[in-house]
Order: sequence, then C-alpha cells, then structure tokens
Amino acid sequence: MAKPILLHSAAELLQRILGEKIPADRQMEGYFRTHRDMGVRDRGFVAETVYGCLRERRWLEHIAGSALLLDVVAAYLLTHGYSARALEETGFRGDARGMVERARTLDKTTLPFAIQANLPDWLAERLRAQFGDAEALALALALNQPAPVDMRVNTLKAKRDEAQARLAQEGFPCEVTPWSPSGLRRRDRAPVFKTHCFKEGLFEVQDEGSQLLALMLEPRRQEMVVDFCAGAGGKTLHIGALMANTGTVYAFDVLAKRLEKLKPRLRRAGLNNVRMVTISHERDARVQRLEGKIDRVLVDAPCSGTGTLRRNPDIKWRDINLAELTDTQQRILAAAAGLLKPGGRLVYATCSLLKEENEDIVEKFLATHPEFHVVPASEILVRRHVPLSMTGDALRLLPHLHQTDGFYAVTLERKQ
Ligand SMILES: C[S@@+](CC[C@H](N)C(=O)[O-])C[C@H]1O[C@@H](n2cnc3c(N)ncnc32)[C@H](O)[C@@H]1O
Repeated sequence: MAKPILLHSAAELLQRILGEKIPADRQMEGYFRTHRDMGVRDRGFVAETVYGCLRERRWLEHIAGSALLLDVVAAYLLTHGYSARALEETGFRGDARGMVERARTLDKTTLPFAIQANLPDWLAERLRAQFGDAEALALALALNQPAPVDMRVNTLKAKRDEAQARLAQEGFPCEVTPWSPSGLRRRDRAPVFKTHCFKEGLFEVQDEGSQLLALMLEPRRQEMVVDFCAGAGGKTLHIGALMANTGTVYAFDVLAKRLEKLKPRLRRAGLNNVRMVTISHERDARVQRLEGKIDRVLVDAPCSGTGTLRRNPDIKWRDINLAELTDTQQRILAAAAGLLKPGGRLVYATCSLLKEENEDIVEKFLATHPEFHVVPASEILVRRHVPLSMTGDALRLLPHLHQTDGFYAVTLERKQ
C-alpha cells in the first residue's frame, strides 16, 4: 500500500493545481523538484493519482460524499484497486468503507449528466447542446482516458518504417497510426525521449490529430509560409519538413519564451528554413511587412484547449473567458488573412471542441471577407493520402471517433 505521506502529497499537489493557473505538468515538475527525497516509484504513484483525480473529480466527489481533496484522493484509490483496510492502515480517517459501498451499489446512469461525464457544468451543457446526450457522453468518456504517445516521423531524416524499425531495435516497438502517413504510436507512456532515435531527430512527439493540421495546409517547396501562432513549433517543424527544408517558414508568436523552445527542436530536426519572429500583437509591423506576400498561413489559434483533456485534464477545472478568446481568434484570423497573396491558402485550426471557437469564427470571417472561400477538407485528405472522410467542409477530429485529441481545422483560399 502507498505510504501515508503520499496521500497527503497527492492532495497537496491537487490543491496547487486547482488553485493556481500554472498547468498541471509544470506544477508537478516544480513539486517534485522541491521534494527530492521522493523516489521514482513514489513520484509515479503521486502523478498517476493526481491525474486520475483530475480526470474523475466529479464522480469521485460523489463517491466520497465530500469535495475535500484528501477524500477525493481516497475515493480514487478505493475505486482503483485499493481496499478500505489498506487505506485505513495509512491512517486515513475518512469514511473509506462508506465510499466502497457507495461505489459498489451506485447506478452511474442515474447520476446527472455532468457527474457521469466528469465535466464542469458549463462544459457539459455546451457539449450536450452541440452533440446530443449520447454522443456528448461518449466524447466525455474518451476525453477522460489517458492519451497514447503519438510520434511524427521526421521525413527529412527517415521513412516511417525505418524510424519504426530503429525504435523497435531500441526496445520501443510502435504501431503505425491509422490517419497520419508519418505517425507512430505507443499505447504506454514509454520514455521515448531517451532514445537515440529522438536525439538524432528522427521523430517528435505529436498527437496524430495535430499531425493532420500541417497536411491541411499542403505547403510546397520554395514557398513563403507563416505559422502565425507557432508556440514551441510543433507544427512549424512539420511544415518545414513538408517543404523539404526549402523556402521560408516564419514562426510568429507573442511569447518569446515559447519560440525559444523551438531552437533545439530545429537543430535536432535538421531544419534551417525557419525564421522565428516574436511579435507584440497580430498587427505588429513585422507582420504587416509581409502583407500580400505569403503563399500559406497556418493559424493554430489560442483556444480553450477543450480537445486536449486526455493530456491536460486540469484545463476543465479552470475559468475560461470564452468571449475574450473568441475576440482574439477573430482578430488573429483577420490579420493572418491579410498576409496572403491572391490564390494563397490559410488554415484556421484549434484544439477546441466548442463551436464558438470554430464554426462561428469562420462563419463571421467569411461574412466579412467575400474574397475567401472554403476548400473542402475531404479533397485535401484524399490528396494527402489520409483515409478519413468528413461530412462537412472542415476537418473535425474527436477522441471517441478518431482516437486523437479533439481538433477543428478549415482551409480558406483567397480568390485570384
Ligand atoms: C495553440 S497554441 C500554438 C501551438 C503551436 N502551434 C504548436 O503546434 O505547438 C497558440 C499560440 O498562440 C500564441 N498567441 C496568442 N496570441 C497571439 C497573437 N495575438 N498573435 C500570435 N500568436 C498568439 C500563444 O502564445 C500560443 O503559443
């Protein structure tokens, strides 16, 4: 059984994650840095427990009959293989036996939707309205499962089967992903960062859904391309490789610290067609200088991140200012569109599930920009050898249907 102290560590870490705006993975790193006495196994136990509690918080509160974080941790352990007796032996003084009994006798289907779905009310209601009860529940259950480790093979350095063989030689056999032509997948959380393959730049860790966004842009050799919200450059790297390290990819972001993280990744990937540009806002002079000169723009817009709950379950418990986000998205999209040459293409993408950040943004943009039209996603997917069919014009990826994070992407073309 876990050491008593670890229950308290998990509750303390949960409190920090829920109380501060810092993402869970960074909080955890910081916590373990200041608790160096904790061994690898203990850290693993705490991390798994904390992530489990974040995923299943509402249901655990229900079982615990309490929102106290120590009770939530106890309810998690009791519903994941630990006995009431084992918990009592750690000195836990709550009602462990009552929790076990409630978990055993409860008919989950009688619970309110948001509790079954382990979502905050605001998100549960939006997903129900958008998808209907049955699909929203299937979606929520998939969002509450841990994600696999997906990798994108760097085609500048290796073919997918070569990278797959090298990883297997290093003790990490992987399967190929169903949609992305350069994707590999491990179902466990293997430390693939430690492999020679990674250090030599044969792959990057990237969700399979995210790999499809650069494909939607269809960048070509020698073109001028802008990755408007490049962050640490997950998609910039992919775009650079699709252009076979030719032409120019401008990686814009308002946060220099994020762009900084791209530098070692570019070196590892063997890319030198990328220019990093820190901008102060979307109308920055460094942006305006390129107006009308660019072939393709990717807008991977800042968003609620609701499609990534498999990896970031803490997001759902944070306050999200949707009005502020959608305003920023609208402004970025308009500024980014101004960069395109006639005939140029823009992909507007988010990792949000919410229609307000996706369809609504594009609809408003098209209403005020008649010089743009949509290129149907299915046409592009066929050309890029992605065996996915979409009903509408956009690419819409959902974890319960595609086993990827949730993504939305639409390709807009400026008329000649
Ligand atoms: C979804 S993240 C991008 C992730 C990145 N494309 C990747 O693949 O790793 C959105 C990014 O937009 C940036 N951002 C926010 N406001 C911006 C603005 N006005 N102009 C450009 N980038 C902005 C954020 O700093 C953040 O890095």
